[in-house]
Amino acid sequence: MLHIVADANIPHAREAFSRYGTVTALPGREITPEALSGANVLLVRSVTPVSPSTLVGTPVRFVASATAGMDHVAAGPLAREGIGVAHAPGSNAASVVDWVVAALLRIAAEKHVGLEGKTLGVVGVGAVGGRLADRARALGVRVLRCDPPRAERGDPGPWVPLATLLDASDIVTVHTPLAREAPHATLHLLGAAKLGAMRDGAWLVNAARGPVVDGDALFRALASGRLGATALDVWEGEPVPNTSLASRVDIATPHIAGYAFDGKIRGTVMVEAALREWLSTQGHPLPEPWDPESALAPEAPLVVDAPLAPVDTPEARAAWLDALVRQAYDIRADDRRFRGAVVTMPDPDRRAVAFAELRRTYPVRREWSRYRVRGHVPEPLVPAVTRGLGMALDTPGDR
Ligand SMILES: NC(=O)c1ccc[n+]([C@@H]2O[C@H](COP(=O)([O-])OP(=O)(O)OC[C@H]3O[C@@H](n4cnc5c(N)ncnc54)[C@H](O)[C@@H]3O)[C@@H](O)[C@H]2O)c1
Ligand SMILES: O=C(O)[C@H](O)[C@H](O)COP(=O)(O)O
Repeated sequence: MLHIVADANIPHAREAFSRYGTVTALPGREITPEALSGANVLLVRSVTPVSPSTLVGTPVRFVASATAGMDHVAAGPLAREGIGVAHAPGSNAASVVDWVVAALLRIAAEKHVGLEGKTLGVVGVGAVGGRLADRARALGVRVLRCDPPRAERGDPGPWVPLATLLDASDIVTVHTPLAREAPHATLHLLGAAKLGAMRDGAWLVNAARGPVVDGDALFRALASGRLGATALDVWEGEPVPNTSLASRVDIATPHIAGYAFDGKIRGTVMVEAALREWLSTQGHPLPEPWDPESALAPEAPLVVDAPLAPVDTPEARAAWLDALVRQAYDIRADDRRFRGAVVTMPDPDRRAVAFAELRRTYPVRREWSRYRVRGHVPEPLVPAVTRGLGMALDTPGDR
């Protein structure tokens, strides 16, 4: 009989995994070596560091993280100890792209500017960055892509060096893993010099990992007024973000870019699939897999209404798209909750609790690809709505 310890923030973990053994759900930061004394399987999220030393003296033989990022799991050393390791690559990529597009449209609408014709520099072109590049092009944005590991592998370009991207981009967005070691270290990838190499007035987005951008250097760049706008979902020192930095950024959220419900459920499904694969190598009998459909079915059809507003200028079109997406996801509401509960909290311990609580109680948000747009979408905006936002249009018969 397996004993599975799972982060309580893995949705539907009990339903998905109790068919394989007993499940103990714990808050991620309470998964200590003592809590693992009887566990063979460990299912975590990003807040639980796992290495061979964490597992010394425990019977854990399989570790999976229901996340895209793996900087908290020492995958190589664990595998060398014969421990199965897995994660959920790409599970929440669509959710992060929705967050980035929501941030860009909100900033554009608040500044009364358009996005069309701007140059977006994407640093790290994997599951998130690749999708974002495609969707941004459909919004009329020019895209530059920087990904040295992919360029070195010979993946089809065009690729640009980071220096070129920083020099030529109106908006820079970071989607690399956090890697502390060469050959492609990303710790403080954007430090003072790189931030200084960005265009005056350029916008910066980080929904990857906090330490990929040097927070102190970013604070100084913002204080000097050099950058035009900043949107941050991730923070150095989580769960205790720097409040001085957070007060200066335009959009600030508590590491929830990947938290669309669909992406989190995909994480559960991918981890279950990995567990089944590992169990099959152990000759363990396999029950029927969990069916996520009933969890995923929305309570009511997911519909947004096409705004009745002019679309004759780039800024009007950005405002129109912003008014549309806010019906599905209001990024300002996440920003307000973060500022109200976390940024105003002077005591670091209570700030950490508030940060974790916002994440634990995150409201259900659905990926935009689940939405249908009701009403008339002006012809020039059809590619932006269908491919840029990923929403479906009403068929003419529905109108
Ligand atoms: N905020 C969130 O909720 C959230 C959600 C998902 C992922 N993430 C973070 O975003 C990261 C990216 O996610 P993903 O799913 O696209 O991962 P991915 O592995 O599919 O893509 C990462 C890409 O970055 C590239 N890369 C690595 N080092 C680089 C460097 N030095 N310069 C430029 N490119 C480099 C890789 O070659 C790869 O193509 C994850 O590792 C995770 O840390 C955050
Ligand atoms: O790497 C990821 O997948 C994301 O950063 C993920 O959304 C983090 O969420 P957490 O594991 O902290 O709940």
